[in-house]
Amino acid sequence: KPLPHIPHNKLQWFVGDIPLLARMAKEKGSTSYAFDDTAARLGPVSQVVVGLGDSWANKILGFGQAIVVLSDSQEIHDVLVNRADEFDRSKMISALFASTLPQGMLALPTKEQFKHHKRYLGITMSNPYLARMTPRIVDSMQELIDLWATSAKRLENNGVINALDDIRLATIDVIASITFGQSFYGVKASQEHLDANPSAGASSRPEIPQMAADLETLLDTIGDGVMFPFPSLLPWLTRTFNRKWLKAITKTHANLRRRLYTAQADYALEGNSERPAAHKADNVLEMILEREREDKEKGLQALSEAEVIDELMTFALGGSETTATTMQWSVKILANHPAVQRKLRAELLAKLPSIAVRPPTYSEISDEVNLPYLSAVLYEILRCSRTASAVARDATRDTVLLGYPIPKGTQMILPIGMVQQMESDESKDATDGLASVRSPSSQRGRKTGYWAADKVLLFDPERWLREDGSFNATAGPWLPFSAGFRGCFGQKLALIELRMFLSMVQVNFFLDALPEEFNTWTARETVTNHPVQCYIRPILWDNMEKIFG
Ligand code: HEM
Repeated sequence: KPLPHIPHNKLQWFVGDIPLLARMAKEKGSTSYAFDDTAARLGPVSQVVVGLGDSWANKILGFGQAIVVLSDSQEIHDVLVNRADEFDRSKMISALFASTLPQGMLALPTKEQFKHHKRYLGITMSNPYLARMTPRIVDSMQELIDLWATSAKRLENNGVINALDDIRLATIDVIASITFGQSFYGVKASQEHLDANPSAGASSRPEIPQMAADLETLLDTIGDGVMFPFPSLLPWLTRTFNRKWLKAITKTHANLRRRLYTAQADYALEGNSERPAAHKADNVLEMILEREREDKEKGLQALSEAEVIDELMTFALGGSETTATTMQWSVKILANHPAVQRKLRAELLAKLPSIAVRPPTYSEISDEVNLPYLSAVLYEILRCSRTASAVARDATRDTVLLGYPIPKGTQMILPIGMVQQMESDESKDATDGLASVRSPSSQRGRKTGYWAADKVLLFDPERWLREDGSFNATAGPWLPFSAGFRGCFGQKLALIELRMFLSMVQVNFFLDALPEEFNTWTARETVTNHPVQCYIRPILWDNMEKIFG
């Protein structure tokens, strides 16, 4: 049974839209396309009915639900930013993360505990803190560049390097370095492996470090739960029956606890007198310990050990896979756009000449005014790569969306990947026509322009540039990090990592076109929507000039 008044597909008895979800999973690698497909046909507010939907039988059996899809970017922004009290983080999302990090931000509803954690950790996304972390990002990126330079020398004619794990390990190294003050040295291990085996091929790598394999198991388990029909049972089912997950979480917890106890012991040994204030701490763990001391002195409540462990886990899981997925898409996309690579490199060398001799600093790399094309390329990669295809919210009370009644408890999907990739000026008249049914806060106006319909599906960084060449961040809908109080906590860190990655890769290498069989676009959606293949053919620019003149 669908929710009354809201457009829906022709439903199949007992299972509703499950066949559509299954077809999209099979054909496109993700059930999330069922929401995009429904929205594209039925308009800005529609619904996907899973199982028994909104029926009384479902209230007894608990098999399925009617999920409302909101696909108008202006209203999505309004729901996320201005109507957060009416639409909270979905219980389904909390259930996905509840077994692995029950007291981490990703799983917590927007109540006092969540706000306390966000205040506690907020310093880690401040400009001074990110500036101090930038050399750590640079170190890991440099290790990746060195690894690819060594591998490139071993490339045979038409040979390729499998970059999937290299990129994943680099992002895990970065996040470990920022969180604990020490990298996992996953990329360095690969370099040592190549150095020790001069006859090994360009893609030859040692076994993935155990910590990285365990993190992957945890992420896969979270991803496998998406669209599970009984989300509230997920944490219990995972803890009781998933042996692989149990092993991975036990080992990861032991590792995090060991790092926590070592940091606590070092901290106690060093004494308190000379300690830096929390905002000057050298890594997230040290910052937490420093905050703890300050809060205890003020008689405020510190985080418990379980809460600290879960937030360290939040950084490790939330901060690595998302960024790695975006980097993987970026090298694939750039290899298919040689002119973009040349223009990006030219901008970097002209506007940041020091980049030829040393990596950029935080203020240099984050300067959107000085580096408009880098910003445009990055925004366009994030627009096209659909790293997070959708976010979910639950209505906390009976309310109205674009004139449609939404009962309390309804789950809503906001397909951010689809709207930023597809909403064009063709829908402008229809969008303008919604003015009278928009919420009072939304009626204050649209925050972005529209994409031109004939180019909306293309990869085209120029769309982000004004006529005078300056960067325009509001040229069209763009929501890869979601928005509002529950939007991505790590957005600033992710953007710095990505800007550094793109710059360092592009200044060092030209990413050559790939043979067809290594240039496929199949994706698989777990927690993020990641490419199944990620190969590269990096050519050092010096060699490029020798080869192509
Ligand atoms: C390209 C990289 C990234 C993308 C595309 C991305 C995207 C997202 C999205 C779409 C959400 C959901 C927000 C919502 O429900 O409205 C989210 C949440 C979150 N992200 Fe990211 N993210 C990225 C990198 C990071 C990094 C580096 C961290 C580092 C700590 C991070 C930490 C988090 C956390 C803690 C949340 C939960 C926030 C909350 O519950 O309020 N993310 N991210």
